[in-house]
Amino acid sequence: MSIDMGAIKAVRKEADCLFTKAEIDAAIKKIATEITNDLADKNPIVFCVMNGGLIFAGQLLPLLDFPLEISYLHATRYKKETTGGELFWKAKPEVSFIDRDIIIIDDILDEGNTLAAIIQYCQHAGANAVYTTVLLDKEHDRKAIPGFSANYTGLTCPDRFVFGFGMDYKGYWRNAPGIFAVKGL
Ligand SMILES: O=P(O)(O)OC[C@H]1O[C@H](OP(=O)(O)OP(=O)(O)O)[C@H](O)[C@@H]1O
Ligand SMILES: Nc1nc2[nH]cnc2c(=O)[nH]1
Repeated sequence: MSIDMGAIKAVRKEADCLFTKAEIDAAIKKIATEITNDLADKNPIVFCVMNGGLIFAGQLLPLLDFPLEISYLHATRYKKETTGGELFWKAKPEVSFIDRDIIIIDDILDEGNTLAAIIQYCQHAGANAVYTTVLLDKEHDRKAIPGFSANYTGLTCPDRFVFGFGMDYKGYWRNAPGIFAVKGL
């Protein structure tokens, strides 16, 4: 399938900026302070949820100046679409969870199916405790579990399809230096 790069560029040009890089940086600093206050003595394993969590994790982790281990997992529900489907594990974690405290880093909590499934996976694998942090929580009443939220949330956004700072539009614009909403979505 050929990609219409003109359309991809137009999406970036026409998008509404919801959060600037400065606003995102401030939100990440706040999360880092909260996590440090709460979890610095827990010797956690910190998992980046690929691909979306990559940029947030890359900015958050150097602000967590305490002993921790880093790993990743890859679960996807959206592939290159703008609506979610079945959760598909592209890479399950290979480290032992037994009696460990786990921190999951992801970019966005939308309906919450992805994060809920990851938490359940960690608990079944023997984790002592599972903590979650997301850069963005989308406001709507379609959460998989009513009232579900991450332990540490950076920003909340309206019910629109967003990209940038790790989040993609059809596989593109994860690198966009802010959080943007697609025009009309
Ligand atoms: O709360 P939910 O409705 O479950 O959606 C949130 C998930 O959707 C995105 O992942 P996606 O499946 O697009 O994979 P990606 O990280 O590779 O973009 C995002 O990174 C979250 O993991
Ligand atoms: N890129 C992106 N991924 C998502 N996954 C769930 N919601 C979204 C969204 O609004 N944007």
